[in-house]
Amino acid sequence: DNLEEPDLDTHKHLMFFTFVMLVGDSGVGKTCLLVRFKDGAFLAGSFISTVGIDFRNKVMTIDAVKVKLQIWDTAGQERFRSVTHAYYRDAHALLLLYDVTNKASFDNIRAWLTEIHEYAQQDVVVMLLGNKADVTHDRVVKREEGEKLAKEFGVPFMETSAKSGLNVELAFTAVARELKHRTMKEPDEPKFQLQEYVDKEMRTAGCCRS
Ligand SMILES: Nc1nc2c(ncn2[C@@H]2O[C@H](COP(=O)(O)OP(=O)(O)OP(=O)(O)O)[C@@H](O)[C@H]2O)c(=O)[nH]1
Repeated sequence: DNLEEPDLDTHKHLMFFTFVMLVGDSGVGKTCLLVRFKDGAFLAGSFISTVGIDFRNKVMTIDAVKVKLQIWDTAGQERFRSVTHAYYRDAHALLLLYDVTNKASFDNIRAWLTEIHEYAQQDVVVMLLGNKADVTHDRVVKREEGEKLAKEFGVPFMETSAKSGLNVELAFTAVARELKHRTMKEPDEPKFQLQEYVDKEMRTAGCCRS
């Protein structure tokens, strides 16, 4: 008897281990985004910069399949760059953040994408996130600018807020879905379209926005 054979009818015994890495300039909100996703809370108070790298686990269930995300929160500060470089190679997905109230963090996205290209696996899933979307009057980067940059590089894009929780769960779910599809795609199943998925989910959530 073949006891090693996985139960392909239900998939319920399977669990995928995936590595997701958060990258972007110091202060864009990587730690806050992760804490919001993991604990459902906003880390208020003074800003404590990440030293080197930190990680947290979360298990999500996607279409009855358990996907375990190990999420690496990297330090945005330049002096830790060599530490984070070592982790790129093993990452399955990267959430690349900028801060909509900080133009420099947006302008640096090109440099981050170059770095990703240099150090990460070729088929890594990359998603661009414009964080701190809850801030209104200090905003300096328009949503359209984020969209345009993401289109130029062919990566999906969304605005998020670790403070209000906007799209935080969706960002991680979308990435987990993409990784699950890649591993378990049925032969006749169409390719998962990450941007289409998030656009549809956002339309459903905000029923009355255009
Ligand atoms: N208004 C608002 N503030 C945020 C949001 N996310 C983070 N912040 C604030 O931004 C500051 C930096 O957040 P962190 O999550 O520590 O930033 P980081 O990207 O992890 O920074 P490094 O560890 O240095 O790379 C903190 O003061 C947070 O309170 C958000 O969505 N909205």
